[in-house]
Amino acid sequence: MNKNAVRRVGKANYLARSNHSGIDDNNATFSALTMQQKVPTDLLALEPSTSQQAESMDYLDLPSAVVVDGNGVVTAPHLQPEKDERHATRKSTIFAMLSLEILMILLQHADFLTQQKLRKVCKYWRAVLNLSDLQESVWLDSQSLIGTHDFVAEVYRPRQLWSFTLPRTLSITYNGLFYQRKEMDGEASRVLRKFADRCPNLVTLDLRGLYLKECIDDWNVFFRGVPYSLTVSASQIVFGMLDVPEMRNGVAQEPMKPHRRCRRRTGSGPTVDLLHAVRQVELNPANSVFDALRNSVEASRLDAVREWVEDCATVLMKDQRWLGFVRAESLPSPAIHRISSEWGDFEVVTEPAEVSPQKVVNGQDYFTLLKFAAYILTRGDIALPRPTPFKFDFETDRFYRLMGGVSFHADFFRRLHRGKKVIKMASVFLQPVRHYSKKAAINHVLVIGGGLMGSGIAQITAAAGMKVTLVDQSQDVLKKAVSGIESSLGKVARKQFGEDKEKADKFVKTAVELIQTTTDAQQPAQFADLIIEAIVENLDTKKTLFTSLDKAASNHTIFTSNTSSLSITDIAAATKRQDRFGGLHFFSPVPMMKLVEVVRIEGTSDATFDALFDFAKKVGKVPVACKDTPGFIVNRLLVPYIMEAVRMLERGDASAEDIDTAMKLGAGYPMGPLELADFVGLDVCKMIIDGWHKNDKAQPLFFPSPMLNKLVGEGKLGRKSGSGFYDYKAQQAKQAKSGR
Ligand SMILES: C[C@H](O)CC(=O)SCCNC(=O)CCNC(=O)[C@H](O)C(C)(C)COP(=O)(O)OP(=O)(O)OC[C@H]1O[C@@H](n2cnc3c(N)ncnc32)[C@H](O)[C@@H]1OP(=O)(O)O
Ligand SMILES: NC(=O)c1ccc[n+]([C@@H]2O[C@H](COP(=O)([O-])OP(=O)(O)OC[C@H]3O[C@@H](n4cnc5c(N)ncnc54)[C@H](O)[C@@H]3O)[C@@H](O)[C@H]2O)c1
Repeated sequence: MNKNAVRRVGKANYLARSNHSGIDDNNATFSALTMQQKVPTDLLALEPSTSQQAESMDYLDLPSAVVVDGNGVVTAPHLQPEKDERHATRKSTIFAMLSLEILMILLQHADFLTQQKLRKVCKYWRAVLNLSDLQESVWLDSQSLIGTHDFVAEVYRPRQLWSFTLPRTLSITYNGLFYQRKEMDGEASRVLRKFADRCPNLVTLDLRGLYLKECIDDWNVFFRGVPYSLTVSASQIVFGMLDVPEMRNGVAQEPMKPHRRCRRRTGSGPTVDLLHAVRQVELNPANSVFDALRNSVEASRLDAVREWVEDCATVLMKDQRWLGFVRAESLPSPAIHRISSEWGDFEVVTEPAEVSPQKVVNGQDYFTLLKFAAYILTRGDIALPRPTPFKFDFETDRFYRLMGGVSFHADFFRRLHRGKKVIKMASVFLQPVRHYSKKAAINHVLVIGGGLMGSGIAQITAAAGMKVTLVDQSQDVLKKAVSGIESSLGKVARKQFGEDKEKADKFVKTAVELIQTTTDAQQPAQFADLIIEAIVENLDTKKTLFTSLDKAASNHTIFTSNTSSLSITDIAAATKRQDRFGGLHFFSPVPMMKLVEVVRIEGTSDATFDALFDFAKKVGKVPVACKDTPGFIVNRLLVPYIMEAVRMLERGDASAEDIDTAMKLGAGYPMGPLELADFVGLDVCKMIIDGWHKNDKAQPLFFPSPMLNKLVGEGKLGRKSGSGFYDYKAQQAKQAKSGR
């Protein structure tokens, strides 16, 4: 078990994905794992399709992502999330590939399936869907059907569409793996098309596998005006299999631009990754490789494509190698021979490979292509635009990068082992995806400030099963915080488990064990997925803290402040991660108050906002969305109300007790305003009102109160200091004595 590998996931940048080809399954997994250790990744997606493979995943403790396809369901049953607690506890880390089986289930009434099969698949997918929030993004991949032809044969029957919420982003890969099984290919293709037609948020459509006339005819209509990234293979064009007038005309008349909604690529098998890289040069129209590529698409004939290949080969002079182009198993044999005789220099697999659809004709080629991509990307004269956002900015970005940008083949991992130089190149190649940030899987939370709020936030986070590092300036504060958390958890446990002491103790122990404390925020910041700041309510102090955290923390880490009254925008200005910054405003006492205000600033990305919303739910709270306005929702109403009560007391209109009793009994509040002020902390109240007054001097609701100022000046901060509007010393002494 390699803990190191797991830790590194936190610092990661990109996706490593193992290939699930039937051949070399285990090698692929091992290579992926090794790869991950050498070059940390954002997401290690393993696609175990055999039990052995699934077992080998134990080496990683658990990869950051498990992609289980239809085969996995059948052949690696112990990977099923409901059977594997490890997966269940890492719910948010699981990224799943939606196989065509589930597509069928979603799209059609599945009454033709045997009940047993249906139950199995449904159960599995329901678990996966629950775990991974797949409404967010889905990758449909017909490869999942390999080896399950009988099953598929049952599935492919026209049925009514199921109604379900369409995923926010959708990527469809059609790899045509039925090898000339006309009936199935045709049917599968039609179903996919129906699905694509209905999905307004289609991101990528990969139809490299279409080689049957019937299927192609189905899609040709569809090609006109495609608003998403379309991937077809060069060989499909070369052999005149696809009629893609839009593609030719579009490219000829209007060269691809980085900000164009419609992305069209052409390529075959692994070359698609290369072409993604080549697309990066489109800002420089003089680039010969790009021109050649364009020509090849325009001409759509063998010669032009060959020209392009030659051009690539020229670039790769040192290697003296041709680029492999064709995935033998998805081409009819005569086609393979034709390409082989024309271009030579790659192995030909004459027999369709039944179970290794991703096997590249010549394994070397993929590596060559990646090297070429690295070369292109390292050329100084080429700007590297970030992948074009569509309307659905983040999701698209994400998918584009995941699928188009960095989808590794196991061969690549294997070759990476050979030397550092190569790893360096790979990193270069991956540079454009460095800012990629997925909807964050939050497993490790850094809470800064171990006072009233910070300790409460640490408590509920650990109780929800996440790892917490709690930071404060002194060990004494931290010790006090942990003992407070322990006793508070004890109350929760008693409430939850009643007489069952064993379970209650286990609950407390498990949560407490998830909490680590330290006085150094920098080190744990490297591994945190989320940082929640709950230190003193002072803008400069918060900014200083965030500036240093910004340098220490991993790229993907989301920053939040629990500030009561300061502007999140102002705090975030201290960092370079506006898109991964937001407010998480908890209420005191944190374990009991159900609300969290999730505050977004202008730069907050949807992904960050969604992740924060999810996090709030995960810790058992009800999130509400709020703009970055002074006091957000609650405090904008509550603090003026508290201040009015203080002013009432100042004027001598009523006693503190009477004001509180009146508001409890007359307005139904659980605490009166002055009790509440003591509870929140008079220093906190003062800081809030002073800050607002400074920014809006004319607003009478924000006028400071001499009485409040005096109390704070005397160190009477409310409950935490033992006195405020009321005296708590006697009560606290009594509680301490009784051990409560
Ligand atoms: C200024 C900032 O920016 C924003 C703010 O935070 S503003 C402040 C917001 N907070 C408020 O307004 C608090 C108002 N006060 C209240 O709601 C209530 O008085 C209170 C929830 C604090 C206490 O309620 P009260 O009924 O007196 O306490 P108590 O009977 O001890 O416990 C209530 C429940 O919480 C549970 N509980 C007690 N301690 C607990 C703990 N540490 N953790 C979890 N649950 C706990 C109890 O078991 C009980 O549960 P039950 O009702 O299911 O039996
Ligand atoms: N008290 C409330 O009811 C309440 C409610 C919601 C939000 N808030 C906000 O939460 C934040 C914390 O409030 P609190 O009531 O928990 O305050 P608190 O005084 O109880 O705790 C603050 C803690 O932060 C620590 N600290 C200060 N500077 C630090 C630094 N640079 N690094 C590490 N630790 C540091 C202090 O030692 C202290 O233990 C404030 O921004 C406050 O406005 C408070």
